[in-house]
Amino acid sequence: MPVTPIVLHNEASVLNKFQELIEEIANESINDHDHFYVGFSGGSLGKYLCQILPKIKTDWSKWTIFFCDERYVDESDNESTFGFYKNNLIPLVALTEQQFISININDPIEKVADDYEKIIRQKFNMIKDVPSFDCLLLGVGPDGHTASLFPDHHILNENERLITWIIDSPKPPPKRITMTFPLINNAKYSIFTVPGKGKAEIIKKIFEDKIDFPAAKVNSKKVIWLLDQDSASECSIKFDTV
Ligand SMILES: O=C(O)[C@H](O)[C@@H](O)[C@H](O)[C@H](O)COP(=O)(O)O
Repeated sequence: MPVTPIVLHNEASVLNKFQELIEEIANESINDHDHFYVGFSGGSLGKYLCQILPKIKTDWSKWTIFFCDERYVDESDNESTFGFYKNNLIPLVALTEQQFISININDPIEKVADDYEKIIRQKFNMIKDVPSFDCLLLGVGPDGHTASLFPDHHILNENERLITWIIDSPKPPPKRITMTFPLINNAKYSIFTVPGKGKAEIIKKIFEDKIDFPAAKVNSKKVIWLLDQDSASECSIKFDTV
């Protein structure tokens, strides 16, 4: 079950806290091992990161950005998560395209997933053990999915592969690759950034009804949920607002 969420007043204060946490974790990682290996998700997280990353102070050259999940579409497609960050974030911060580990959709999706896992293992220099990402940035869908780990999907039980694929995503587009729980749950930090009324129902189901959605199964070494009063509004449990 997830930890106690941090509830802030509104989206602006959620994003301020998110900015603080990313700056702190990134610089802690860089000071400790001279790089910051982070996983980005798609969806509204992209909008949040474009707002806050230009404000943080860090050595961008030490960042490598992987995808917690990525849609199996060309980067020119509006649905491409890498395409979104390439067009909207790179112009705002000193990151290069090469610092993003993107996918090659000229290959079959199975090979894309295998190759992505190989690249992760190479970057971490870990052929056998499960790499530990410095930080994964996650969202939660209204159905309780995170990354491309959807409820009742067989890949939730994947315990060997670090990266797998689906061809029947309930959230379009249907074909995606995704990190699996063995990889997600070995990360040092996972941060869910979930402001807004639109997520109040799923937040209640996760934190009050304690329904074991995929997002609730994220059990990285430290899991942080950033909510605001709107997204926490359906919960009768009154969390301390900071
Ligand atoms: O590529 C994706 O679709 C995302 O990785 C996905 O897991 C997202 O994080 C959730 O669907 C929440 O998205 P919203 O915050 O936009 O609802």
